[in-house]
Amino acid sequence: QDIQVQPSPRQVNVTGKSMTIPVAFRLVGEQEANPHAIALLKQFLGDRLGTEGFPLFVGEKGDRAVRGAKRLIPDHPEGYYLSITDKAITLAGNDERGTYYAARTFMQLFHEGHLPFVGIQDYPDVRFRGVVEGFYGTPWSHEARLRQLRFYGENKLNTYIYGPKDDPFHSSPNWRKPYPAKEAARLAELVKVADENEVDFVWAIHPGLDIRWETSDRDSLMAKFERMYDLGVRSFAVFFDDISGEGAKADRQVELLNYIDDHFVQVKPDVTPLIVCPTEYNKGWARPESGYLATIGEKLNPSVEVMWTGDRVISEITREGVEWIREQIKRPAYIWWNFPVSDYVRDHLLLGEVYGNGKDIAGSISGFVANPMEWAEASKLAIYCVADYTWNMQSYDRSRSWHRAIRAIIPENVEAFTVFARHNSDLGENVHRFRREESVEIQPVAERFMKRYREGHYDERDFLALQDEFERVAEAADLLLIDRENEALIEEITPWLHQFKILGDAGQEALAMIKAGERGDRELFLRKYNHVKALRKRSYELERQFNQNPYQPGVKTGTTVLQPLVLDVFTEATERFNRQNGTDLPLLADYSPCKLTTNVPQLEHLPLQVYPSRVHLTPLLEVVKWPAGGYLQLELDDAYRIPGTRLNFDVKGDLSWGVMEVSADGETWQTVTLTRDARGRLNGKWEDTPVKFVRFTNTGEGEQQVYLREFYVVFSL
Ligand SMILES: CC(=O)N[C@@H]1[C@@H](O)[C@H](O)C(CO)=C[C@H]1N
Repeated sequence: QDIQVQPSPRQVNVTGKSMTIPVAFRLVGEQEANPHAIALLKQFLGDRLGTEGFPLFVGEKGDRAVRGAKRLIPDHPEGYYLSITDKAITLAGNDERGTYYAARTFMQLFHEGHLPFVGIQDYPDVRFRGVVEGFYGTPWSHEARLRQLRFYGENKLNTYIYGPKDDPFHSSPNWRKPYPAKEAARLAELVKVADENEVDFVWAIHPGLDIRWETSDRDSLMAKFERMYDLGVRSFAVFFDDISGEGAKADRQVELLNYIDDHFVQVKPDVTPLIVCPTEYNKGWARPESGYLATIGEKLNPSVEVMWTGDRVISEITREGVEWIREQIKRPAYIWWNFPVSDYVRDHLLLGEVYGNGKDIAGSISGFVANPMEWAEASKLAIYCVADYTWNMQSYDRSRSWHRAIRAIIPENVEAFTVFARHNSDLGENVHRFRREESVEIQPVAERFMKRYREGHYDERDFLALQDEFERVAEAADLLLIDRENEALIEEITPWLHQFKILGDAGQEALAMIKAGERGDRELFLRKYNHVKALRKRSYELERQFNQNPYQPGVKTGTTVLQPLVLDVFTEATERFNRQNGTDLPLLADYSPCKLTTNVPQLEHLPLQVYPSRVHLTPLLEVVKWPAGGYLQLELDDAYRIPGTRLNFDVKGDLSWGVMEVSADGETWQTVTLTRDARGRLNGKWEDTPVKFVRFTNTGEGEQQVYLREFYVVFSL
């Protein structure tokens, strides 16, 4: 049978034969082999283990138990040789982690009471593989992290970087302070569980927001690392991302990093290479004239790993891109891949396939860690695929990996979760313009159907296919809502499941409007029409109830194909009904009374959060470089008074370089007086005359670096 091992092994020789699983196994090599591998095998084999029984040889290259296999063990870090014959089983690692991985593979070969006779030689493409918990938003819970570490052990991921932006002891203001006892104990437990699963627990610090380049802060950072070392941490990182001002200076950063390397990492016997996330962490921000990357390349100790998110903040990783950065930093880059992170599209779940990264980059990078969603269990889909991709790039198959991931995560509801994940994978419009495929199978049917429906002659088979899909959507939502097998996952996605159920129902009812209209059954049409409007209203209410946050509040599902299809069908069917019956049934309100125009590059595609009397700009997580003369302008759909407007750039200095103005015609402008409140936010209003335009301009001489924390306008007739 075809050997199903995750991640896909490099070299597998099967004889086609197998044996029934021995009733007893005799472990040979226990004294010398990696104790975590032994513990894993003991736990897995349980009472099958005894002093008699089928021989199971376990050990690292050079251990007596596996000396016969010496030549067969791949000479690569974390490599292993595994063989099962009718005489014996051998699990031989090139190093301790390799033995552990051999045990993990062995456990996956048990299949329906049989063990296949097989010879496997395997090792990973990428040295450091795993996850960086590096997102903005609610950090993962302790339990979620424990589950993650065990998941990494199962999937041969060897790195977890702890760096949640909103942990005040990782970043400001408390990066200098030790963790309180309770958090410290939890971190110590995470380190222990990470060890058991052969995962390096990397503790990251994010000091750049307020670091002072003096020995006092250097000593504070060293002291904090010592405290983390006492908790068991043996891997460390320093993040300088998303900062501006003093903290962003390359030569200062390099001086500090080399000091840490020389006086901490290199002097302690068991600490892995230091990792840094630079301030210029993507090509879109790299400015050769700044000399930032050149400084890193030339002056940073070669033993320090340098992270990189690719050509842009959120981007696919290409061979060309990693070769470019390798030139700049004079070492292979350690990739920080910003997927499936969703902290800039918080109302979406990103459950789609992992694709778009080159399969030819293994030789040019030293590491590849994925930045996940704040939804830990839901992130496992992508993490599973990243494990497959980084272990064996050439054989990576995006669809096969994705389907296996679903089977691994929710084996009792594979079909339902597959339907759900298919329609919850794109991000929608977002400031980074990063998009993913969604509803791929049904999209051509939906497009063809709408086109022909509008032309007056759709194909009944398309109609039935769409109806079937919406039924599956509704069924999947209900099946998953009562799933008890992976409760942590269902708890995370429940708001989206409710939204998904509404979508399934609304799709079926909108299609039913078409049939009722064709049959001239006014009463039935009106029933279906009212039902869809009621479902729409329930959807809005759900948006206001769940997942409230200051960035992208609410719960979006099927936004790229299915939601637009429901709206299109409803609109077309209602317009026909109105024409045939001389009625004036209203359509669904789906307007956007506001338009953003700007010449600030980073704000060009900023989505707006539009409410009946307010419009919010989506806050940006990154530093915004606001050039002199840069402006941001909102154009309302009508002339309104402005009872309130607020902006918060989170800058320490005053805002004398900026001015806020309003206009009725876009020609003549009046300045709005802004007053700073206790929290540094600038508030204004304009109630004298109705206006259509509101804009903010950098009228100063130079570029300003700000955070777009908040910018909204309240308007009223
Ligand atoms: C290096 C890096 O990607 N830093 C941050 C990251 O923390 C954040 O999650 C995201 C994703 O929104 C992007 C960056 N601003």
